[in-house]
Amino acid sequence: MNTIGVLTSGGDAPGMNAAIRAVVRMGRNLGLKVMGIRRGYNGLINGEISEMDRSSVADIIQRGGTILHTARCEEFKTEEGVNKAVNIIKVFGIEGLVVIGGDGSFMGARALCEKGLPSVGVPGTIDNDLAYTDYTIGFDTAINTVLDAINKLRDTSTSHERVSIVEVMGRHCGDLALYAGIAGGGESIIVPEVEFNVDDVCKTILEGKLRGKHHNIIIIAEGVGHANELSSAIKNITGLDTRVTILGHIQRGGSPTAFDRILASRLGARAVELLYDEKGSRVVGVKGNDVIDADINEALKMKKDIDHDLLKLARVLSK
Ligand SMILES: Nc1ncnc2c1ncn2[C@@H]1O[C@H](COP(=O)(O)OP(=O)(O)OP(=O)(O)O)[C@@H](O)[C@H]1O
Ligand SMILES: O=P(O)(O)OC[C@H]1O[C@](O)(CO)[C@@H](O)[C@@H]1O
Repeated sequence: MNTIGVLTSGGDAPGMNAAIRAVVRMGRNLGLKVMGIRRGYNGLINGEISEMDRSSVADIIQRGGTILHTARCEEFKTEEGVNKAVNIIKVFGIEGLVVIGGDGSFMGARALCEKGLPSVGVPGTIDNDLAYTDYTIGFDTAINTVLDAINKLRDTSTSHERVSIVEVMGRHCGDLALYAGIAGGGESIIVPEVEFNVDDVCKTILEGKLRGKHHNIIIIAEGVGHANELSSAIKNITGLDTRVTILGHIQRGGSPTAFDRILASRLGARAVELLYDEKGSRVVGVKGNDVIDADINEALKMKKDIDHDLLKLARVLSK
């Protein structure tokens, strides 16, 4: 293998730049030519591709977002779109591809593997919704962003003795809500994986009030939806004043934490090593403190569940 490509796809995540840097520098270290593809799979279809050298990734390890830009590309979900990309890949002499993104992006990588292009997926998404890896790049930074917001909301919740409902990202996966909830001492954590009952939430609030609590933080994942309806219901049932904060895309930005930078550096480098060793159709991840790789099909088949023990612990500790 002489030439590899790298792209970022799906939602951006802090640490994607550190991963690109690792891909480029490990690639160069192994004597490979590294091509940067801009705007995700759109760039593969449109030929937005140019060579990256060591200095093109200087001064980016600390930056959020992705210097290659990212996109959600509907055309690439079609056979025609993938075929167009395959033709462009040939024009640029790309023999292997590193895809940094979430599960959708990995499906795109799998489509390219099926067309004969060895591709390796690097998990980059704040959702932490990939079952085969303990953590995805960007998740840790996003937790810390949510935590900063919770700390501030707790101040004003206490002053006004209000219930503060905080909606965090996570379409199908409650990890961000759970981890930020544990770290922020949230009173209730509501995730898409587990059904919730408004009466239980209100009971927790009222019991806390009886024990002399002045604040109440409820963290809800966006996948559950209806944060405003929940707020109204809590107000009606408990008689307490409520406020909703939807954190939104703030969670996707910011300088990556040390954890995310190190994870991105390790996973980006391993992805290149796999391609160099002629191992395509793989994804890289972390289990415990070990970098692992897995078959892309197997990884995509695995179903992610919430950590029920952690959820139970959160309930015990918030009482
Ligand atoms: N089944 C598929 N076949 C080919 N390409 C796909 C497929 N699913 C998704 N993609 C490509 O991957 C892109 C990113 O997917 P998606 O929008 O689901 O984000 P993601 O990678 O899951 O990231 P995030 O979790 O941050 O949203 C899509 O816009 C599309 O270009
Ligand atoms: O960039 P968009 O399309 O607004 O994506 C939002 C979605 O992306 C994610 O942040 C994942 O990156 C989800 O949690 C969220 O629902």
